Amino acid sequence: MFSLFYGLWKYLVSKTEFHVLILGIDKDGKTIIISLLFHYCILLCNLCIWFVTLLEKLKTQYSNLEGLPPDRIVPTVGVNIVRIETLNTKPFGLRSIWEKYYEEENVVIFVVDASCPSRFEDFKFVIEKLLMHEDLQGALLIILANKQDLVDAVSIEELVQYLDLKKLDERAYTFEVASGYDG
Ligand SMILES: Nc1nc2c(ncn2[C@@H]2O[C@H](COP(=O)(O)OP(=O)(O)OP(=O)(O)O)[C@@H](O)[C@H]2O)c(=O)[nH]1
Ligand SMILES: [Mg+2]
Repeated sequence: MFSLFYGLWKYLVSKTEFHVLILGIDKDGKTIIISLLFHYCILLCNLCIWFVTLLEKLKTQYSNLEGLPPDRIVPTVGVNIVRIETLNTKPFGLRSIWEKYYEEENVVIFVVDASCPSRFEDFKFVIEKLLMHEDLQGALLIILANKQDLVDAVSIEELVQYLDLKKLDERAYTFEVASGYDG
């Protein structure tokens, strides 16, 4: 009987944390993608959370009361909590601080500005280094070819050719297209 209640209690208080790290070189559209993901996560998480979030937003927008920030809206039981952390790493040299965040990641989303082939070499250099990192061996990798709304944006097939990432063969990965502008 004790183990039954203990199991139930554990189920009720358990949290599922899912770590997603979003990386890229500068001006790829990471911040816009994060805000989109945040929007969708909140919507998908749970209708109740969505409703509370909306109320908090309305509270902030239409009254003098400050609404709870979305990461402070805690569900009672059985839902995942979305916590978005952003890290601004402008100069090239600061990319080494990414490593601090590698350990816990389940998914790494690497955002690339698909409209700017002149920067693909830079991107390739960074992603190859990333792929070799031992802490990321188990993580699912998503390469997000962003800015598809621009006429210069290359397709996934072209990006794959440009990058020629041999190391990807042994990895769980997917290429996806995106546009931070049209969502
Ligand atoms: N056309 C277009 N522009 C985009 C898209 N995503 C981002 N941008 C623009 O690209 C610029 C950089 O976007 P951010 O989201 O700030 O990029 P970032 O990767 O966070 O940039 P840093 O923080 O400087 O590394 C901004 O001017 C955005 O408006 C997109 O999908 N399409
Ligand atoms: Mg940014």
